[in-house]
Amino acid sequence: MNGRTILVWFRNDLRVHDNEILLEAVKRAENIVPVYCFDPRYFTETPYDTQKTGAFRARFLLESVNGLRKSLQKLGGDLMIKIGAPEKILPEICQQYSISEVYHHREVAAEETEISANVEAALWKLQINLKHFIGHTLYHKEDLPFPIKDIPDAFITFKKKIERDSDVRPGFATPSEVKVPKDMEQGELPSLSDLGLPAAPADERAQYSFSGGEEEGLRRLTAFLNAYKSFPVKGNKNVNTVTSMLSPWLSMGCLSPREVYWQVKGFDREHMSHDLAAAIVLELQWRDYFRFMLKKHGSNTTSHMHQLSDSEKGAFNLWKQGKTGNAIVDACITELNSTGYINSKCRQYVAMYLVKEAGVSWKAGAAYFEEKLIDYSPASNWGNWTYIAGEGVMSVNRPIAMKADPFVEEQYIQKWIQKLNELQ
Ligand SMILES: Cc1cc2nc3c(=O)[nH]c(=O)nc-3n(C[C@H](O)[C@H](O)[C@H](O)COP(=O)(O)OP(=O)(O)OC[C@H]3O[C@@H](n4cnc5c(N)ncnc54)[C@H](O)[C@@H]3O)c2cc1C
Repeated sequence: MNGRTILVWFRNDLRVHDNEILLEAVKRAENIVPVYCFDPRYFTETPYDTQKTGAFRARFLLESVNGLRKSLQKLGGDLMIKIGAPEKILPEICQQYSISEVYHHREVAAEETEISANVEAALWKLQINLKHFIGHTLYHKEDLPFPIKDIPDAFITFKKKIERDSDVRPGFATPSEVKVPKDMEQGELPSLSDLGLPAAPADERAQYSFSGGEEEGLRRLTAFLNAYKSFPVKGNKNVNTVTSMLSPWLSMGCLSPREVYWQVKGFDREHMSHDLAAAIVLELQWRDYFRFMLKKHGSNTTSHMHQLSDSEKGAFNLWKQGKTGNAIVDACITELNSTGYINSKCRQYVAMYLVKEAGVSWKAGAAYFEEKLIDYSPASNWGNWTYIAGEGVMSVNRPIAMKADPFVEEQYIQKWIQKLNELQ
């Protein structure tokens, strides 16, 4: 063998399936050093007095990193876990293990790209190359029928063109073996309190209990597909309300969008239908679209701080506590605060209320979602918020699914706030 050691820097790609950086490193090096860094900058406060990462997402992240470690251990390897800034830590590891190259997946949002630029500069001083791969989207950037700068701003045009002229690539194989240096330091998984966060207990009212990690994500995908075996989707108008609840695993990269795509396509082939795949693929295309739009237009619209006025601060505080007096908004926020998750319709309700009724900048709402949502991802969060606010280059004609069934809504309100109010 060539005696090379490659460092694989995991970020939001916490899986061994369909992971090009891992497979390529295993092919090209004798040993690899897989590393995950808990970067303290992600555990600080934002200018909107919110946390960058709240306890629910942090718990999901800890489970996902632990899951990755287990997946690598099953292949004979391991994961090195560190706490600190990657631009400081990665060069140290490179020197310690005589690393020849570092592989990572390119990110798109400002903070993430700034960190990788810093890592690249620090490695450059050691004459070590940071090799960039593309691996977060369903459609590979290079397969798009247009350069990023010419991507249509209207989603429908984007969708039509990619469906006509691009294909989704097959996923990458999982390596059969992962070899790490014999003396590789493991590092301990931190606890929530090490990250300065309180416990994140499960709420018995939650519609689903999310646990992080690749195995859990794949299990959820299988369970979702199995549920549709006994619920024929062909011609069923309820297919419009299909919701896989896969977003937390997709956001942290425990699941690859291609894996979801090929499994859903396979399901539809087997069950002679195309409806389930159409419903899920549409949403995965929205996910891609928001990411490509962020790449095209940069973070300018999203990154400028908005100074909240006193009245905005007051309204924002009531909204965050679920005390606006609007029952459905308060119920949704209570669910969000208690579980770290609300469905798409609830997100639309609370976002519309904050921006249109309470007159608060969408940026404060987006910052709160960043703290609370276990599936937070910058492009999807900011893309959806700017759409709702009707602001910025990413405002698009997405039909909002706001129609509610009054009975279902009443039950939901009962579940999340009525009982609480009665108790109080
Ligand atoms: C204000 C606001 C903020 C949001 N912030 C986020 C966020 O930070 N992270 C996030 O993943 N989603 C975000 N969404 C989008 C959406 O609400 C969630 O992706 C969705 O609720 C996930 O449910 P699901 O997994 O059942 O989706 P499904 O309907 O089963 O769709 C499959 C996958 O497609 C993606 N997807 C679905 N809807 C959207 C959408 N509107 N935009 C982008 N991707 C989508 C998700 O990865 C999802 O898991 C936000 C929506 C709103 C209105």
